[in-house]
Amino acid sequence: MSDQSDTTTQPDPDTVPGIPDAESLEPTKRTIAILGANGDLAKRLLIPGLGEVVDAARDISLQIIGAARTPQPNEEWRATVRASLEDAGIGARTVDALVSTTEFIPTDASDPDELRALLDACTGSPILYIALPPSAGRKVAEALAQIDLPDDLLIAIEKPFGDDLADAQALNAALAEVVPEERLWRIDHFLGNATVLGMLGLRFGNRLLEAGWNAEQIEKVEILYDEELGLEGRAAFYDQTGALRDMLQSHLLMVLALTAMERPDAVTPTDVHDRIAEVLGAVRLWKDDPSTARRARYTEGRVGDRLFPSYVDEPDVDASRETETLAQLLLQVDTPRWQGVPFVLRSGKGIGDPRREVAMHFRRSAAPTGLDAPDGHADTVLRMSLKGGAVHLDLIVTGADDVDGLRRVELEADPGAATLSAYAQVLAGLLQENTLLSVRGDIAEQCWRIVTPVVTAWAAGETPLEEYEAGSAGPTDW
Ligand SMILES: O=P(O)(O)OC[C@H]1O[C@@H](O)[C@H](O)[C@@H](O)[C@@H]1O
Repeated sequence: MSDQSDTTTQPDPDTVPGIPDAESLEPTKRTIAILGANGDLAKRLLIPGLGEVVDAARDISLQIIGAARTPQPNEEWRATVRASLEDAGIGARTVDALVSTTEFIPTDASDPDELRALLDACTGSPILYIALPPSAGRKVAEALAQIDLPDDLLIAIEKPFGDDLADAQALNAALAEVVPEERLWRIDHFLGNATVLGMLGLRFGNRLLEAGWNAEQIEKVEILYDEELGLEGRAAFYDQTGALRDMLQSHLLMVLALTAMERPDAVTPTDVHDRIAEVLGAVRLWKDDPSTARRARYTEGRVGDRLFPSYVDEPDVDASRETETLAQLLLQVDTPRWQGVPFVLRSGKGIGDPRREVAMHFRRSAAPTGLDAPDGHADTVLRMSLKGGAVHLDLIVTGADDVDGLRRVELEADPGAATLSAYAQVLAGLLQENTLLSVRGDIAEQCWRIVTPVVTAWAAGETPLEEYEAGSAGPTDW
């Protein structure tokens, strides 16, 4: 539990969440070479995210190089970069600057000589951005280990970090041969989510909340990220990944870490990562029982005005793989702060009216008889939206005209929209060489350790794969 008497070491609410301020980015000349540049991620998230950072920083000088095995004419690549930036609403000046300097270099990412040539083509301080499937990351690292690398090289790698715990350990070991940890960014864009970052300020900037942030006051914690989106043409990635690996093993465990960790002395990468590693090290399945984890996939249904086919009828899906589109974990956090408190993590695709929030359910107060809460739930719920960042506090009050009748009212605090998207926030950290928003290697391994018993049980068919209609709220009896 934190030492509340020591106000000198409290994080300064003005600097929390401690993210790199885009305005203050040093005007370093950098080149980011993207391996896997022909993928959906580069076009949809990475290039727009870089555009956002450059747009906001103005003084940053960035060159983007696209790289992939299949050759692509420069003109075609430039048109792709332009469309990707313009679709994201990036300012014309930034679009022109980035398009005028970008080029495409065909590269076999497992060939040391071709990687050498790619790095030689970088006109600025090089960043090698690995946006490839997990199995390819290790091959890149092994190829890089065979060549002399520039001292100022930074490496970024997209999640999932490996396919399982052993693979993540092997990937980390291979990357450690190439660059030290402080020059390596494991990208998880949920760390750039305003709510996740804002957790430090909300928790530790309010004594009221800090005092109640424990098992004595909290009955249950829910971390939910349901989406209306379905497969969206991503079968090649998603059908081999599923909701557990895609969303819970990575993103939602990071949200849990920020929610449950102890107070860092300062908002520095080392302090924050140490607290994250410590709390994740204490996370286990509820009663160590893999059957507390549940899985399901959607069947045909209507989400808003879109008609979804059953997941198994989506293009390129292999029905025999039993890929789940919704996963739920029930976890315990074995620290003195959280003894006995269940943490529910859940994410599903094709959900109607989706909930995306962290909900802290406070224990019921012992209201005098006759002052019962209006429903069977805990008296007070603090809900932190993971889309938009608003915080809601559901309070129980006495009705104005009815002094013994209780009712629920909602207080809302909305910090307003962040300038940078979550993805861009993480990329800003990379361009500024601040690892605060990177997933440290030991943390990535902890995340795999936590889900491994579930992965094993599901692979052995020990947990039924249930079904829910697309557009519904998902299974309701869990
Ligand atoms: O809502 P956001 O910020 O796009 O994040 C959710 C996405 O996060 C990605 O990492 C997952 O691969 C997607 O499946 C998911 O839809």
